[in-house]
Amino acid sequence: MSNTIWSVDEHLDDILAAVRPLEPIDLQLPDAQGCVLVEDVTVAMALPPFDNSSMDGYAVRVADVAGASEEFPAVLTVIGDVAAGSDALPTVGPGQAARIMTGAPLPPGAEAVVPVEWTDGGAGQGAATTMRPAGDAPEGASGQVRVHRAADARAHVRARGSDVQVGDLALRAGTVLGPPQIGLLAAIGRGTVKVRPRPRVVVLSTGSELIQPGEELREGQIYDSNSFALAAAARDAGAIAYRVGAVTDDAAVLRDTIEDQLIRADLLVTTGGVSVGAYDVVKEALSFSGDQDQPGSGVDFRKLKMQPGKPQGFGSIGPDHTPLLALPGNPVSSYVSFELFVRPAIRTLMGLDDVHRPTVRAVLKSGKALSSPADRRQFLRGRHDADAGTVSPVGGAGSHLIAALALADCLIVIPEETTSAEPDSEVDVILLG
Ligand SMILES: Nc1nc2c(c(=O)[nH]1)N[C@H]1C(S)=C(S)[C@@H](COP(=O)(O)OP(=O)(O)OC[C@H]3O[C@@H](n4cnc5c(N)ncnc54)[C@H](O)[C@@H]3O)O[C@H]1N2
Ligand code: MOO
Repeated sequence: MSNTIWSVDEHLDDILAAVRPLEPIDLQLPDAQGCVLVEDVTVAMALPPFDNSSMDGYAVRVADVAGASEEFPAVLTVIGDVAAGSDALPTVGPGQAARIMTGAPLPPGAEAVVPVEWTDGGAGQGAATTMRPAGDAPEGASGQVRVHRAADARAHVRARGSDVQVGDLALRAGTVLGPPQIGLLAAIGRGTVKVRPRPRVVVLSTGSELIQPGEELREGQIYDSNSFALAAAARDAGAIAYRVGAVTDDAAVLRDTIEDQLIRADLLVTTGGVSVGAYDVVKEALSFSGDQDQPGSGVDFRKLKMQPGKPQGFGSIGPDHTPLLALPGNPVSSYVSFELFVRPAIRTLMGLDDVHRPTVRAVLKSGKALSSPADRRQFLRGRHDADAGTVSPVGGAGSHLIAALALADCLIVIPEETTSAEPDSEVDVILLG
């Protein structure tokens, strides 16, 4: 690690300059959720594909129901049922009606649909409120129906192409596929789409003191929480996350483990082992991992003007130059580092435009001034009140305070030049969503 101290922005710029969006692939629709579309999708079929009824009722000819009223109903002969999905359609002639269901194709000859509530439903009594089920009352598909109201041409008919027409642009390249977009693709019959895939992110924690939750702790041991938090954060950012449980503080074991993981990684994230201790093996294992013939490969370890999160590593590893971010081990440091550096990297790999968390200004509500180290950008945990436009600190600045982090919904940013943030002053707040 050199003695140069880098700014948060320089480090982030270096990361984002090195990370490229993943190559697009064809994915099945359910797997494409949250991904960025890389093709313009044009519509190969009209929606709706055919004229169809928007109501359960009777398909009629306009002239047959002209002037109809409850007192003087139009009496029509029911020639059959048209259910959604029907393909053999009866032709509706003068004086005839076909019973029709919502979504069913408008049969030839018919010009409008009258809802069942405008008729006697074929029962010969007053206005119907519902159709009788075809199974219980098959006679409903025949006999007579009394229509109590007139209908204009095309009433309750959803026209072919009234949603989209053949050749229309359904979705533009660059669209992020959320549920409605997935729905549209399915509606126009697309089973697969070309998108940038979710990055596969392997999260490794390091430290001989770490035990998996659920197991028994011995003296001096703690539970590995970082790999769980970071894998969850990676998933939350849009990645497919693989969590590798704690690797012991042995540089050779760590190198082997990382090399084994390369096969399934678009991005590697380690936590712990990056400071100046005698057992800080990530640095030891990765500092000299660059291929001499490959410019830009290898992992660079730096100190940043940042608290928490001062020691950081970034570079690439393996034959495919897989990007690797080495985060510090303190739980809050690793999480804050993830938010600032790994999340934007994941979102860049996904090809998203918007890679950063939203930042807002808020008035600091605190019983006392908050002290912050000189020449460090400090990220304190806070709770943001959007209605009041205020933010309050949660817990102290210590990078081991996991419980306070779990209560926070934002990070309060105290700039490098500020050593004391006064109550009621305005601060930047990163919303964690
Ligand atoms: N002499 C110095 N000591 C330290 C410096 C320094 O500049 N000079 N920097 C401090 C800062 S700042 C940080 S941050 C930490 C970073 O240390 P490492 O990245 O080497 O992390 P470790 O030493 O492995 O662990 C630190 C701390 O976090 C706990 N930890 C680690 N991994 C996990 C995990 N997966 N789950 C839960 N907790 C974890 C670990 O037990 C330690 O308590 O270095 C400072 N020291
Ligand atoms: O700068 Mo280290 O990340 O607290 O605590």
